[in-house]
Amino acid sequence: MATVHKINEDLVKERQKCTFNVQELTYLLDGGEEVTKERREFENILRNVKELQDEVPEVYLSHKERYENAVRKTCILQNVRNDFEKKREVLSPRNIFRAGYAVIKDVSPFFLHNGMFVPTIIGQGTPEQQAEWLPKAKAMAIIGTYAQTELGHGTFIRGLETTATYDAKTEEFILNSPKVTSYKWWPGGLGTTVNHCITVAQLYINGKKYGIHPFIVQIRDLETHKPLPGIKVGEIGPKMGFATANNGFLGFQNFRIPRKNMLMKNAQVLKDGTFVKGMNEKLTYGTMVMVRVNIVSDSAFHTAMAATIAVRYAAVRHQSQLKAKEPEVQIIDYLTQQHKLFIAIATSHAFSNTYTWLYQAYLKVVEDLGKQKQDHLPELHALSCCLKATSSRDAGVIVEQCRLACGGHGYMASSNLPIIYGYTTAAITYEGEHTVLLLQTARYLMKAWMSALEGKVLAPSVAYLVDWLKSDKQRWQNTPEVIVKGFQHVAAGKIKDAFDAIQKHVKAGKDYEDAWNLASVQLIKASEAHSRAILCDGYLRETVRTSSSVSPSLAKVLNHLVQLYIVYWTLETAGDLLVYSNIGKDDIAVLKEKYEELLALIRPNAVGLVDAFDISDEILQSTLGSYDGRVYERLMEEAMKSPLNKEPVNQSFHKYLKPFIKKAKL
Ligand SMILES: CCCCCCCCCCCCCCCCC/C=C/C(=O)SCCNC(=O)CCNC(=O)[C@H](O)C(C)(C)COP(=O)(O)OP(=O)(O)OC[C@H]1O[C@@H](n2cnc3c(N)ncnc32)[C@H](O)[C@@H]1OP(=O)(O)O
Ligand SMILES: Cc1cc2nc3c(=O)[nH]c(=O)nc-3n(C[C@H](O)[C@H](O)[C@H](O)COP(=O)(O)OP(=O)(O)OC[C@H]3O[C@@H](n4cnc5c(N)ncnc54)[C@H](O)[C@@H]3O)c2cc1C
Repeated sequence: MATVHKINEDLVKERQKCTFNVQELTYLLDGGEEVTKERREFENILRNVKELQDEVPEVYLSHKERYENAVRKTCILQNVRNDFEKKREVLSPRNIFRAGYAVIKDVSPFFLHNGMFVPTIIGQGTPEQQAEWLPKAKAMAIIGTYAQTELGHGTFIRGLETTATYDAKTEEFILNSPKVTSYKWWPGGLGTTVNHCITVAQLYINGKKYGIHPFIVQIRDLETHKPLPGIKVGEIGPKMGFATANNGFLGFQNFRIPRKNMLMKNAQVLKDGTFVKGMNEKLTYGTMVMVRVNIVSDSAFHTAMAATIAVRYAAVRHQSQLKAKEPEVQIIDYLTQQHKLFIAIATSHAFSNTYTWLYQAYLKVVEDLGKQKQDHLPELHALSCCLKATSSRDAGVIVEQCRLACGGHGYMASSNLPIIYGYTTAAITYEGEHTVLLLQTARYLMKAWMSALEGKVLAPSVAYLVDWLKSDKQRWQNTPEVIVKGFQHVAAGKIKDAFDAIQKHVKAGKDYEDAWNLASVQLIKASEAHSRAILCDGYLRETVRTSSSVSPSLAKVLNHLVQLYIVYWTLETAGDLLVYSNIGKDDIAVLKEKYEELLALIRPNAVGLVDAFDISDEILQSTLGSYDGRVYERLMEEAMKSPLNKEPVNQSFHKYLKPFIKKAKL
């Protein structure tokens, strides 16, 4: 039987101070009591699977052993999930992703299967294609990934070099990788795990190029797992993080696949080689839109993990005296520490709230597309790009801030903060590089600005441009609603400046594309300001909406958090607000005080707030952040697992050190 340890006294006291019902907040964050119960039940089952407990911490395994262990455990996880779903309902995708962290310390080699392979079959396949591949993929009789990026191109996907040439005689596509730069590079699980992949390739029919399209390709034998003839596949080697994601490379040499393997929900190739254009060629990029939306949720979760670790640690850790002769204080009582940590909690809430409405907007566009309507697609694309970019970037900054807030111990692998950072920082690059996505949104914003100038009706997310043009800046008040308007004014002002800069360069004789490049620093700043306005506006709206349906004590805390988020960003971007809104220097002084008041109001609830994220110790994997707060004991226990502590004298002493010392003495 597992030993039950006493909970750290500081944490006990912190939990007693909490002014709201933690469970109520957990239900709210999960999306309902039922979802929480399902999640807890599943996590509890996993907790009791003996084979999932690591005898040796993963960090001490070799690259190969670590991967093999990850495959072993993911297979067990999948079996447990199948059994669970046979008896009960199908687990929600968010719950299954979350439980995955309890099993795989890093990133699962099957990550892309559920994250992109299955969704692409759903989003890009015809009903017949879905009927053929979905049941097998969902049951994991076939395992796949999403192979788009190549050595030569990741961002500019129109420049991909893998070719799929149609042969009408045999009704097949012939896949080729003509150059080293055309090799697929990066897809998760591709290295040695998957047997199928979605390959994005340039379509050629009778010598004519028809752009990039997705093809479902079997790359390994289902029995032997050997690469099929014409396939060159392998793993790309160690990275900054993603140690067990098994990212791979892939090349094709005259590799044939049947015509039906081109995913044809959008464009089609008929038997005779006739190409039928889809409603909109950008629908081929649909999986990326979906994943970008999901990354906002992932960013919320990683921020919550880091906040949980750092807040609990800050409650347990005592260091230095505030006043002479008094005991050393809990580091959470330093205002600078609260400044580092409470924004982490609020940011996670901001992203969760944003994900809630963004996901609904995504579902609405999918529904519309089913009816051949695509009016809201450009707005969704622009939103998903800037919100993915901002949420992943903020999450990276916050996780690092939480690590720093844990001092030296935050640098220990056993704190789990390094792995969480490796993950969040990767998300800034994958699924559309940060700057590139901000520029996609800027493209939309320039068009929106033009439409606003022409007096047209704008989509809801940019409607503030019309208001800004119509009215002069409204009188400043230090209320969340007016501050959000202030962020919209900053965005509108920066959008106008970027637009004017482009016009100026064009007037000076530059091509539009060169003018765009010359204005691109201003364009990304405009996009960032737009993101912040959207995040603050959405977070405030959602909080107001939910506040009426929760208990008054919880509503109060949610209100403190959203205010903290808005005031934090006001102070961070005070320079911009001074330039573009009616805020005055005196208002900034008032808001600085307000910020300090909010830190004080949140302080007694800090531990309760991170407890409400309800991230189990198995998922947190952190010596610093466990529920019981046994920080020092756990650090020591983990250190004792080091293989270097298994013998009193390491062999290197006899082999190298002893002769070296002897020589040095002479
Ligand atoms: C169901 C609930 C689930 C909950 C789960 C919760 C948590 C789970 C989290 C799970 C997360 C899973 C993560 C898994 C992924 C991890 C691994 C990573 C994988 C990858 O990285 S895959 C590869 C991704 N690659 C990219 O993102 C490439 C980036 N490049 C591009 O997207 C494009 O090339 C481009 C956008 C930069 C430019 O394209 P292009 O040159 O063709 O286009 P233009 O710039 O010329 O624009 C032309 C017009 O098209 C519009 N456009 C562009 N893209 C889209 C789009 N996607 N949709 C709609 N419209 C689009 C432009 O806006 C232009 O329009 P305009 O009107 O002409 O201005
Ligand atoms: C951990 C991880 C997992 C991944 N998993 C997958 C996967 O499963 N499947 C898959 O297909 N891919 C995957 N990728 C690849 C990923 O999608 C690409 O790396 C990403 O889209 C960026 O493309 P790139 O590497 O070509 O960067 P580049 O485009 O070469 O970027 C380099 C620099 O150039 C700048 N730049 C490029 N174009 C422009 C422009 N138009 N304007 C201004 N600046 C520009 C960028 O801002 C950046 O600073 C993964 C990547 C990582 C890191």
